[in-house]
Amino acid sequence: MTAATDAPADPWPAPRAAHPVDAVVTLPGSKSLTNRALLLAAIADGPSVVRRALRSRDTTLMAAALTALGSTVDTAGDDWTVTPGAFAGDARVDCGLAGTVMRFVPPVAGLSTGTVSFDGDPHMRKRPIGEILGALRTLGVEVDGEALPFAIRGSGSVRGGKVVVDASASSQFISALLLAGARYDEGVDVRHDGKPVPSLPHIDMTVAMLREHGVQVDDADANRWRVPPGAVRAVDHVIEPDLSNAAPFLALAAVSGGSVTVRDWPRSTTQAGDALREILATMGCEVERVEEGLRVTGSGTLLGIDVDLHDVGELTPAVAALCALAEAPSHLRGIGHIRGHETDRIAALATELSALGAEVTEHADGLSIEPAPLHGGVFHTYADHRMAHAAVILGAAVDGVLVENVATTGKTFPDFAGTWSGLIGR
Ligand SMILES: O=C(O)C1=C[C@@H](OP(=O)(O)O)[C@@H](O)[C@H](O)C1
Ligand SMILES: C=C(OP(=O)(O)O)C(=O)O
Repeated sequence: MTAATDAPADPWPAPRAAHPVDAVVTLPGSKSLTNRALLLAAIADGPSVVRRALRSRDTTLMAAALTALGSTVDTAGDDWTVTPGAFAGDARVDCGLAGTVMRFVPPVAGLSTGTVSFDGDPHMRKRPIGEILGALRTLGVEVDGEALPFAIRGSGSVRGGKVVVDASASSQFISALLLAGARYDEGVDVRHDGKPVPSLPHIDMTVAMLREHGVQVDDADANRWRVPPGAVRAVDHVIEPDLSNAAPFLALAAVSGGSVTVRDWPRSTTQAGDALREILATMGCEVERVEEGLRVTGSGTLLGIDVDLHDVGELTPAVAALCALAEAPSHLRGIGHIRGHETDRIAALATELSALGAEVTEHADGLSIEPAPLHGGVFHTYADHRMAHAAVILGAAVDGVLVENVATTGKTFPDFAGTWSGLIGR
């Protein structure tokens, strides 16, 4: 296995699974759970511990942002201790390419007494944020700018109250306002007005975690969420494995005709990645809960799939790679919003899958993929961790796939390339 300190080659020859892969894997923690837990800990009424925190680019950026605001985040071990501190003084926040940092931190930065400046990677400046900045202005926060880079001029408190947002581009707009809302003088009353909100499981995750912190959330009406003002109780969290990052590993069982078990798959979860159970079963895999976790066994045949991924758009790159290897046509629908993810994922997948021989039709809000013989070549990843996941799945099944910038997987998975090679046994 590659040592964690060795940088993988670029482009990286994706290991080919010459035989069925039979493995049990332990995955790092969930990005979405870790970054919510860190943020809630930083605005809570006392210190708390985030156990089995994910250590990756997105989560260390969140820890750095909260530290810059005034919290103390001890990231030394696997369990991270967060001690809230007064949000005071000017600060700079690097969002990298982390949607959770760019969307979740500004609403709490409004509670600071300083000016908090935000910037990030070149592509981050293109990801949608205007709705949150507009909402914050409505709620009484002074904001400079309309997109990254922007600054929040905190006054030490936020009035809060009613606000209408169009969250059709990202569920994170809603989550962001809810996470901070209890700390606003009037709480928040957020209404969505627009095309359907994507990634609803992620809003459910936000609501569930807020309730664990003793925050009341009224989500009884569709497209409306109300959080009254109140304390955020300090609570320790144990972070579940990242089920979205399970996608390439479970896909490996499907493409190699082997069997892969992901350890500690939760019995119940708000993670969107749990939908992989149904998706992979529909594509012909055997999916079963076993004592160690979740086991997926490939049948040697991959069926095509017609599926709406609106709720679980982040699974698209891995699913699209499987579709390119399937024996019948597939249609992936309801995912126009993923054009605003780490890259325009619909365009990127259409380009890169086609470059390897796939028959792909790009739609405004989806992809159609027909069976076609694939060949090797360089798969560009556009600094998108999940494009790299798509590339390695293809590379497991097709000779000569080279993954450009596989290190981009570090956004949510430390040493992904080493773990992947170790599993295939190169
Ligand atoms: O709140 C979260 O943790 C996330 C919400 C989703 O974002 P979108 O609603 O923008 O798709 C998801 O795709 C992203 O990976 C993580
Ligand atoms: C969309 C994603 O990330 P982000 O949290 O940066 O929006 C993702 O991880 O697929």
